[in-house]
Amino acid sequence: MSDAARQSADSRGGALTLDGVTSGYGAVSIVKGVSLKVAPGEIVALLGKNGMGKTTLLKTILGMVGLRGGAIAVDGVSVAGLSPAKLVALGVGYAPQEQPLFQDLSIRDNLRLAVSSDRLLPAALERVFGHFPFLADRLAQRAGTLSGGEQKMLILARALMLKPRLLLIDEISEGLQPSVVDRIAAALSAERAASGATMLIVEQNLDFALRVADRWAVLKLGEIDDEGATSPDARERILRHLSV
Ligand SMILES: Nc1ncnc2c1ncn2[C@@H]1O[C@H](COP(=O)(O)OP(=O)(O)OP(=O)(O)O)[C@@H](O)[C@H]1O
Repeated sequence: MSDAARQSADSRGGALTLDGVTSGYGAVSIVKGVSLKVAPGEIVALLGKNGMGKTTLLKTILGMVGLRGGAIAVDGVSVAGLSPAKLVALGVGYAPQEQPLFQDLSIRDNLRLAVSSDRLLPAALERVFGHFPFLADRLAQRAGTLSGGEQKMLILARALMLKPRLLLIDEISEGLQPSVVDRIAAALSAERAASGATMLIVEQNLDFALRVADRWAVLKLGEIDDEGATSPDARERILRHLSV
């Protein structure tokens, strides 16, 4: 394979395959036999009411919650038991829901933590400034002094620093005003168009999910209750699941 071909193959999205995934905490299983495929370059929204196991499923893919049964593969390679460094090497990125920023560090230092060497920093910063230009003007500002919406954009920017081939995003739109949700939706669509990244996005905001995703799945009590394409009839069908 030529260098150019390899570079283009490397920049394509990774395929995520979940096969009968079961996981949980202590004596309790939370995720119960979930099977789901996300094709290279596809964006799938994982929906569901509070406490149904969406975050637990993402954390299981990342190895932060132990796999109790089933299999998880990225591009056919099992990720069970892989270290965070190996996951990063496979191109897996993560934008977590809970307190993921170092509040006392500057924007620059929060972003710098995403790269293994300062040599990679300028190009990675340029990439994310393309999505969120305000970050370029505020590099010295402490992350903790950013607004809620700006912090969410910084979280996503940090996950995008390494040009992930598979991006897992946990409720990025939570608590945000519509204009910020629009900016984040635009950034995800632009990233996918530019790099072909695959994305699994956990969401409560149905409008955002349907705008960004190609397909959706509803998780109910740890199982996939329904799934489909983001076709015009999807909204009503999903709302029926979320209201009962
Ligand atoms: N570390 C933990 N120890 C024990 N139980 C946990 C732990 N983390 C989550 N749980 C429980 O697992 C269940 C599923 O939680 P999870 O965060 O995966 O749901 P979710 O669908 O992402 O919900 P939300 O939309 O509210 O974020 C909940 O009952 C939660 O209390």
